[in-house]
Amino acid sequence: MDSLFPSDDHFIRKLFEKVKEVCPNVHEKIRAIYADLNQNDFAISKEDMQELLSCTDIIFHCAATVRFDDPLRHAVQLNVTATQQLLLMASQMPKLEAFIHISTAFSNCNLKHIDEVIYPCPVEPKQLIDSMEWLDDAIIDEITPKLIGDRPNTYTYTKALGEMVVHQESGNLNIAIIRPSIVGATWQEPFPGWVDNLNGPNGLIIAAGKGFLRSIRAAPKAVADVIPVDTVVNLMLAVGWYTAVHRPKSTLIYHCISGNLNPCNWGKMGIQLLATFEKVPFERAFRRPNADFTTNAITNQYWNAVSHRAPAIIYDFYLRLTGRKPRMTKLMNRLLRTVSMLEYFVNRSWEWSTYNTEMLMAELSPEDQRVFNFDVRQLNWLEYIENYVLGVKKYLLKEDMAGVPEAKQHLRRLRNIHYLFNTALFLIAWRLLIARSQIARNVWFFIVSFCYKFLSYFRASSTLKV
Ligand SMILES: CCCCCCCCCCCCCCCC(=O)SCCNC(=O)CCNC(=O)[C@H](O)C(C)(C)COP(=O)(O)OP(=O)(O)OC[C@H]1O[C@@H](n2cnc3c(N)ncnc32)[C@H](O)[C@@H]1OP(=O)(O)O
Ligand SMILES: NC(=O)C1=CN([C@@H]2O[C@H](COP(=O)(O)OP(=O)(O)OC[C@H]3O[C@@H](n4cnc5c(N)ncnc54)[C@H](OP(=O)(O)O)[C@@H]3O)[C@@H](O)[C@H]2O)C=CC1
Repeated sequence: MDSLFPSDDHFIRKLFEKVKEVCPNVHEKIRAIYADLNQNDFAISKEDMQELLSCTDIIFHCAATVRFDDPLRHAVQLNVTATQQLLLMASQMPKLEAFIHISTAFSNCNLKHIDEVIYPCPVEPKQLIDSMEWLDDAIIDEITPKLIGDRPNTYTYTKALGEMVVHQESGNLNIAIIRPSIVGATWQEPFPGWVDNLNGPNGLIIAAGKGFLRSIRAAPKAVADVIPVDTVVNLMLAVGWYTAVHRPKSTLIYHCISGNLNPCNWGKMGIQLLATFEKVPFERAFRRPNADFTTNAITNQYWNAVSHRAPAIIYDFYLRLTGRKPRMTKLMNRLLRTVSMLEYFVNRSWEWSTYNTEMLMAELSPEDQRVFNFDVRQLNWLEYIENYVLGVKKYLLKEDMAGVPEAKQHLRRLRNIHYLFNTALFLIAWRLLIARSQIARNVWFFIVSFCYKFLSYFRASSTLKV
């Protein structure tokens, strides 16, 4: 129980301050129990299971693997088989009022327009679950690309199968599915900018702010469908209420997205990120932050070589020279691998319909609309992105605002090194060119004599005036 509100972490304490203010005995209302989705009956103890079965009145099923590169067997186990088992458990809960399943807006990312419906899967989830029992890992790895088809990874594929399982095995349960898009830092609750993992944009914001990631293959005009995590939580609570109280006849699906109500694109996001990095830089940046977007694969390869790999190699060379262990090339390769996995999502736009989400908003009283606010039309992106960066700095990097002047000074030093390096590089290249090419020599002679004549004329005319 205490582990839910640990007192040793200052930031976690701050996160729960508001709820403790409103409800001082909140810790008495929450009990954490151990569960592992990889195990039979989730390895829940007998006593806990009994209590769960007899007392549960609402389930929010969020647990999942969100890794894009998970082997299919593991992703199926966590996102499909475990969902099936949880539904079975839920069917034995006499008091259960609602089962809220958290999926992702990208479960059907192979489509451009996505409605609030469950789309058929190319494979029957039950057949896939069965085949995982007897297929060995090597064969599963081999058939994975064929199975996932035009989806980019095992995550989106297994989340789609998870939805199908929910649809097929809902029985008499009162079910709803929520599909959030890219979950970002908090917008308002309990305070702006809270963030606690490296998923989605978070890791890339660190990489960009620290100057490791300076360009990305992304369409600047593509919609950056980021949705604040508190909006998702508010919608979950409202859906829980509506599903339990109104008991809709069919399973309702709610898209929790920002794009069709208040769109922001990656270009605008990049500009605002850079503006905030300028104001509140991250400490000890590797290079000055930059955010170039290109949609061209060859240009991207070029920038990866020039802007990412070359500086890493040079830095490693410097580390070697100073007797330290080189590490930047390895780090850069991992970062570029991560970026390549996220690229699919920053080069496309999707349209999600939001009839059910809008219907639910209209069903809430004005007071509930305020308390459980999930209306992203009120979101000011510039303010949100600024708070997001501040949150990443504070809660993920654990950097203090007192370090900002030093961080700015460091960026100025990096800028001077950058200018010095580029000038030296230009002079060396030019010197080599002059040594090898008559045309270059003629151009050089022309420039030098032109400058000389210009200076002589300038000096002569200023002497005349005196
Ligand atoms: C110019 C800039 C503009 C900004 C522009 C933003 C665009 C942003 C688009 C997002 C679009 C998502 C859209 C999906 C929306 C869903 O539906 S939700 C699901 C979200 N899921 C995720 O985001 C999970 C993605 N992550 C992964 O799958 C795995 O972490 C990876 C990427 C395969 C890396 O795996 P790995 O190499 O085995 O290791 P892992 O332990 O996970 O992490 C390795 C290193 O990468 C770092 N790392 C992990 N994740 C990230 C990350 N996202 N970024 C950077 N570093 C990361 C770790 O810190 C670690 O560093 P080291 O400690 O080694 O130094
Ligand atoms: N992040 C995003 O952008 C989006 C996320 N989603 C969905 O939201 C949900 C939460 O994702 P998010 O918070 O981002 O990801 P996290 O990885 O932070 O959360 C996943 C949760 O699943 C639990 N979990 C993972 N493996 C097991 C296991 N074997 N047994 C028991 N519990 C397990 C984790 O528990 P523990 O903390 O103990 O490891 C954690 O609470 C997921 O269903 C995801 O698909 C949907 C759209 C976008």
